[in-house]
Amino acid sequence: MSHFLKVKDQLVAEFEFNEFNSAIRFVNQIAELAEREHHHPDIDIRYTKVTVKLSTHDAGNVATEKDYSLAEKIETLFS
Ligand SMILES: C[C@H](O)[C@H](O)[C@H]1CNC2=NC(N)=NC(=O)C2=N1
Repeated sequence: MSHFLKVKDQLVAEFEFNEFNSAIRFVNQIAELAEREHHHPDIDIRYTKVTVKLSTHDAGNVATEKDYSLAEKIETLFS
């Protein structure tokens, strides 16, 4: 079960944590993944809530196969 939903042209997910440090660790893992994949999400951190938005800028900010693939991998980092 994925947290990601298609909102307009983007894949958007909210991840909730028990504490700020866990949210930051998760974001750092996403950052490493993004560098490996050469694909970079928009990330918003609000205390224990992390919002991840995926779209392909080079394709005009729409969700492409790269975004669906990254969404799956981000999901495995959370579980
Ligand atoms: C050259 C480089 O791979 C591209 O500019 C990448 C980098 N990361 C990227 N990330 C996202 N989300 N969309 C892109 O189009 C994109 N382009």
